[in-house]
Amino acid sequence: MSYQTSFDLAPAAPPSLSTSRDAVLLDFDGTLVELVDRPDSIIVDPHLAALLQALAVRFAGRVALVSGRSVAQLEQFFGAALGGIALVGSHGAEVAAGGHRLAPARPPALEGAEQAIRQAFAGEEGVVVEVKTLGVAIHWRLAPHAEERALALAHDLAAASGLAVQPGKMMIELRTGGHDKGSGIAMLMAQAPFSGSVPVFVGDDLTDEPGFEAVRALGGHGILVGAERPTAALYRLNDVAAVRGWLEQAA
Ligand SMILES: O=P(O)(O)OC[C@H]1O[C@H](O[C@H]2O[C@H](CO)[C@@H](O)[C@H](O)[C@H]2O)[C@H](O)[C@@H](O)[C@@H]1O
Repeated sequence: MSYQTSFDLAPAAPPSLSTSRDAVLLDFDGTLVELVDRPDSIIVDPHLAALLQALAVRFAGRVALVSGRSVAQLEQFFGAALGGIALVGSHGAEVAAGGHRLAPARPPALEGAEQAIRQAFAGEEGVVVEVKTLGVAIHWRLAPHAEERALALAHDLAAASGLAVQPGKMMIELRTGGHDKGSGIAMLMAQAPFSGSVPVFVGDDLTDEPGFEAVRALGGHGILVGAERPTAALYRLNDVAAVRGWLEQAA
């Protein structure tokens, strides 16, 4: 992929957001909230909820979460705090914005994949199976020794089922194919109130790279969260605290 070159490191701090020009697109895990041991242990603190609400007002509704989580998971974590925030979920497959909802059907192959994963890791402490609307993920953050087997199993199941493989941080997911965060962002940016604005996307993970490429193609830029690495993002922030501080300047 084009971003995987040693010339594309993203060292610079990002410029300030423009409330009249920009759309603010935000990844969730590792960008707005710290990574934790279990996927269901995330807590959306009141400061984050208030920050997003303030941004939604300041940017006249041009604020979105763009996540590998499903829309249902995001709604569960945030509750009422998502009012006025658009959602791109399931790595770009789902879009919930302006009262419209794109929600593809769950492929039956995911049931078989989940069963095979549960069987393979039955009784193994620390391996977490996350069942999502359009995917099923194996997490080994609490069981690092399981990484190799999890990767091999996911690739075998993908080859047998036609599901796509999505690598992540200490996890791998089997998911629906034919979409990514870039295609989800392109769909979102085609509709009001996002169309005509300049997309700025902040994210930390491999699933965010197609999003960084998409915003570049749309005249905007990406901001990588974390240590320097080859990326399609033009700028970088160190961690979740730096992201929140930078967003607060615009809220
Ligand atoms: O696109 P995102 O919003 O960043 O979601 C990417 C994946 O995030 C979650 O996994 C990651 O966060 C977990 C909780 O901190 C952590 O335990 C795990 O190791 C990380 O990979 C989520 O569970 C996945 O479904 C998302 O696809």
